[in-house]
Amino acid sequence: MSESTKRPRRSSAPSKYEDPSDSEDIPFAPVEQTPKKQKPRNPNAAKRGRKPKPVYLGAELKVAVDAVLTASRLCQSVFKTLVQDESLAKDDKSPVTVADFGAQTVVNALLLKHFPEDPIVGEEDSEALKQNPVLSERVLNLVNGVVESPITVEEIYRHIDSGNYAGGAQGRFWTLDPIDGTKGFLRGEQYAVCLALVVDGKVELGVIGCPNLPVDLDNPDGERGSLFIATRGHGAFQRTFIDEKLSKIKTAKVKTASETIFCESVESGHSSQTEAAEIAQHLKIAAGTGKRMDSQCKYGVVARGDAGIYLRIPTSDTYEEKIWGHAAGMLIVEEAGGVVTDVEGKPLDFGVGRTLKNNKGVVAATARIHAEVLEAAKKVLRTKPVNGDGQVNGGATGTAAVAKDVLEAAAKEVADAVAEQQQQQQLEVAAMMVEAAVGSTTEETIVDSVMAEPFGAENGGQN
Ligand SMILES: Nc1ncnc2c1ncn2[C@@H]1O[C@H](COP(=O)(O)O)[C@@H](OP(=O)(O)O)[C@H]1O
Ligand SMILES: [Mg+2]
Repeated sequence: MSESTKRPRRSSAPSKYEDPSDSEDIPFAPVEQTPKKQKPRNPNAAKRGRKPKPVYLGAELKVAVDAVLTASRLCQSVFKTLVQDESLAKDDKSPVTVADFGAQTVVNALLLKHFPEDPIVGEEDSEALKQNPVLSERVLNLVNGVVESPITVEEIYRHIDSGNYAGGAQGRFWTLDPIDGTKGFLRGEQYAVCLALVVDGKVELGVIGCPNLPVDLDNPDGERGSLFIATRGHGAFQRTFIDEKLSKIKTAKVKTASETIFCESVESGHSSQTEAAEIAQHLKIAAGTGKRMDSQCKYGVVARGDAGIYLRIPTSDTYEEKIWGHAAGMLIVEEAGGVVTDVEGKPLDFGVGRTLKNNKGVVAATARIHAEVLEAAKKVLRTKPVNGDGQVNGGATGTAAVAKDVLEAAAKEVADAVAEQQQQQQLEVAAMMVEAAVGSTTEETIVDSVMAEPFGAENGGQN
């Protein structure tokens, strides 16, 4: 890529693994830009045998892209055959599926192979999986379907648990969300495989694979599978899952927030939709134009200008965002010309451990309108001071707003649980009927046959 002089150069901590010969085959250059006038090349330069400049973090980039694409494809294949009971509930009640475990295994295995000294801060651990031999076997088959040489179930646990690094401000480490937006994945909607490299507390490289995100949002029925890539100081790019050609991306060209739309979480328990609507109203953004979308796909759509703003408004004073949920996305938006802070205007701090404990929520926007958006967010949230019960925004309107979000989230959880229970009852009845008719059968056989088709396909489904 062109070595722009305006952008900051590489971080002070150089890559130990940078290998120009390795990285030369990465076509990391904007290929769809309008060609700029260039000085005629000195024909003698090639004769003098000048080597092309090495791509910044070229070796890391190559491995990261490969890892994210492999994991994304594994998730796609799981979705097509996911059967009931292939997800578990974590301690915080959030779901984790065989695809989360499989994706973390393949990414960590690739990172350990190429960069054995780099620690990893990954979302999942193997504790719950170890208690479930059936799911372990499924993850084993999935992983062995995509890796070069077969591995054992013990190695799977070891690879998953290599993501247990504590993070911090010194040295370099990777951070991985094997599936960001697991709820979106289960619904057949948006989710993302997100990988970033952090050096001395700063994000230097980010790659996000969004298997269900249309390459062009204006053509929602067109090709799906968008990959976003950025390295610090070298711009942000998009490519498809199939075509390696990179297109440089830029945030929306808008002068005021009223000219654009915002995006937010589908889950009202993850971000206050009520307060985001109030902020949008302050900004004179047309009501009802907000895009709800799971995962760091939101950073991708802001980076490529489909939306001008991403709002993540805390619903609780105690929740700490995870570094793997924002590192790659933040860099991609910044490199595309955006600004990312928390709701108080502080930069996101990736050097304090596994969580963003110094930050609250996220405000990401095109650079030109970020200050305006932040001002509106502060105005709305200032009227809702923090109270002592762990909930933010406990002012007169704030209590009602947050209570509404929390109630909505709780109602959704109950509806999901009821649907799951109904399905289980139907399966039991079906099993009894089949047993009566043909002698004997097992519930699993019914589950397998019922769930062989991708559920959620009516929602847009998977490629
Ligand atoms: N109370 C809460 N507030 C904010 N984020 C939350 C949350 N509970 C869970 N999350 C995070 O929200 C992520 C999904 O974000 P989004 O709503 O934008 O799709 C989850 O990632 P996982 O799906 O990796 O668990 C999880 O990390
Ligand atoms: Mg996740």
